[in-house]
Amino acid sequence: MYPINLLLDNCPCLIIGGGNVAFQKAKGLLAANAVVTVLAPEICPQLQNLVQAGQIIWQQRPYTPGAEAGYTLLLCCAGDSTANAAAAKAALARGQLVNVCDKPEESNWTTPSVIRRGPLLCTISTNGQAPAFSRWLRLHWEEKLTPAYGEWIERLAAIRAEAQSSLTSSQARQAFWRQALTDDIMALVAEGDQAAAEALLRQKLQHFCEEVQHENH
Ligand SMILES: C[C@@]1(CC(=O)O)C2=NC(=C\c3[nH]c(c(CCC(=O)O)c3CC(=O)O)Cc3[nH]c(c(CC(=O)O)c3CCC(=O)O)/C=C3\N/C(=C\2)[C@@H](CCC(=O)O)[C@]3(C)CC(=O)O)/[C@H]1CCC(=O)O
Ligand SMILES: NC(=O)c1ccc[n+]([C@@H]2O[C@H](COP(=O)([O-])OP(=O)(O)OC[C@H]3O[C@@H](n4cnc5c(N)ncnc54)[C@H](O)[C@@H]3O)[C@@H](O)[C@H]2O)c1
Repeated sequence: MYPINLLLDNCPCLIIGGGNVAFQKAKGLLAANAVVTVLAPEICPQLQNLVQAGQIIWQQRPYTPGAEAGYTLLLCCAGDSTANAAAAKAALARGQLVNVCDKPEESNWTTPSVIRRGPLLCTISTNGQAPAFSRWLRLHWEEKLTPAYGEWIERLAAIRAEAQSSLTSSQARQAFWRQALTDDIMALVAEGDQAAAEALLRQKLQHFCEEVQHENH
């Protein structure tokens, strides 16, 4: 396995099958801003709600060869394993990204457990061997990863942009961040005082820049 973060904004993605497994996969793809089409003769009530809300497209028919053409990514979760296998084989031959929900060996990617906090994305996988443990680890880490991290990342990105203009070498920027982002700052974030954490970090940046300037003279 090799982890990558796919940027699927506006990419056409096809889910074959319309049961509960398909619904879980549709939610994950919508969270990544993909354009989701479900291909199945029947779909579950939760998917019907998404169709009515205009969030997904439904092609009301069984899989036929060629239906996979034009999609960036394919998820095969039909109740019919022959249809799943045929779609996967055809899509792999076209070089598409393919997952068969109960056949990792027929896929070129698998679905991890996911935790999102704004731009933060944490994923857990067991190479298909123990999904129940992926779920347990997700629940375990969800408690530790406070929702505040989403906003904190936005604040860090702004300070990072400032550090990029005030510290000219990448070595200096790396040295700054490695000594600046410390447990005391993260404790303030955990306590809910992001403003104090940000102020402390800015103070450290200012001192660091002064030291660098001093060394250069
Ligand atoms: C992470 C998660 C995300 C998601 O589903 O989106 C996910 N499975 C989850 C839960 C879960 N799945 C199953 C159980 C019952 C316990 C058990 O049977 O073991 C539980 C636990 C529960 O639900 O409590 C049954 C199951 N799962 C697979 C098979 C087929 C097989 O193993 O062959 C069967 C047997 C079906 C049957 O018996 O009919 C296969 C896969 N499941 C994967 C992902 C991929 C590998 C992930 C990894 O590497 O860990 C892969 C390969 C599919 C893929 O790549 O899409 C989600 C946790 C979400 C969360 O965080 O809460
Ligand atoms: N990955 C996992 O975590 C996991 C967990 C449980 C089950 N599964 C497997 O995933 C599959 C789907 O599970 P489910 O609970 O969503 O099933 P389900 O029975 O609720 O839904 C099956 C769906 O497939 C559609 N379908 C049937 N034949 C089709 C065809 N030829 N073309 C297109 N669509 C077709 C049906 O209309 C229905 O919408 C099953 O094979 C199941 O064994 C995987």
